[in-house]
Amino acid sequence: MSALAGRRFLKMNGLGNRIVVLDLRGTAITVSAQEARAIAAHPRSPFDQLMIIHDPRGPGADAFIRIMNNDGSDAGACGNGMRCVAWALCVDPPISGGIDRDHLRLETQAGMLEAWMRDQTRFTVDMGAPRFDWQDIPLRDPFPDTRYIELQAGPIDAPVLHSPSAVNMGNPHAVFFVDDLDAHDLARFGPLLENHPIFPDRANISLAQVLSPTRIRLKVWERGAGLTQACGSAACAALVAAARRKFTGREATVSLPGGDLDIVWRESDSHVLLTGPVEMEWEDRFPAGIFAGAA
Ligand SMILES: N[C@@H](CCC[C@H](N)C(=O)O)C(=O)O
Repeated sequence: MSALAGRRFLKMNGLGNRIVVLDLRGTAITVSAQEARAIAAHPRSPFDQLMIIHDPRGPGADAFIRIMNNDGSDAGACGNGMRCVAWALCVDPPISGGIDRDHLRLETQAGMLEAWMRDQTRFTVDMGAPRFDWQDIPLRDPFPDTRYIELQAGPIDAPVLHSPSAVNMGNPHAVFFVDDLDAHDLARFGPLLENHPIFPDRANISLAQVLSPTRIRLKVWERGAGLTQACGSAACAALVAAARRKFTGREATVSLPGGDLDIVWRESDSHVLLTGPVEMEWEDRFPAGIFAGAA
């Protein structure tokens, strides 16, 4: 039987980005890709990302957070999920242990992130500094200026959809700037671009429409999860890419189908700060039956 059977989890969302939070501190349990897919497929625990709280690995951290997509793959960053984890560690009594705090240091596969509670429904996450070198995104080919990359993808390589910016925000992103977000079928070409050979680690694919120097509309095809209502790291990548192309300044509201995120690309240390809501939906325990056949 899976060690996850009977374990408590929280079903939450960050702007409609479906998040399951699982606390595995004090255990040696490792969630397999098959178990993650089984959890995601069950109607009691549907998620875009599974955020797993583990014991910290280094000094000064409150916890190590493993991020899994619903296809079972791991990710280095998840802005919406980190706000949900921060809520759980600050507000949910079984997870917070009744400790009163409003600031956290959270390790991830991509490095240490900090998170702050604004009020009990709104959190800020310091997503760290974006990276732009083609090797860091990573890209297959050497592009000297990743504000503009070229990729060929057959019929989708239309004149209106070309030269995306590439950004690593702890995870790989390609941002296409378009005049009309609704004129493009992201569900059709998202999977092709996510798996394009130019992205050796695959990529999150965004369409961005700049409405003003302080407002961007965004739709995201997420690596490992498909079309979602919102993607926090993509909102950060879009603001950074827009600012690099001089479409916006270093602060903007990014409007996604699930709602708005406030993004600031701080001048002093180049860190990107993301602020937005969290919503607790329900708590439950994993039924043993869902793991039948999953190792
Ligand atoms: N929804 C997330 C991003 C989750 C990870 C992403 N799909 C990846 O594989 O890089 C967010 O809010 O940032």
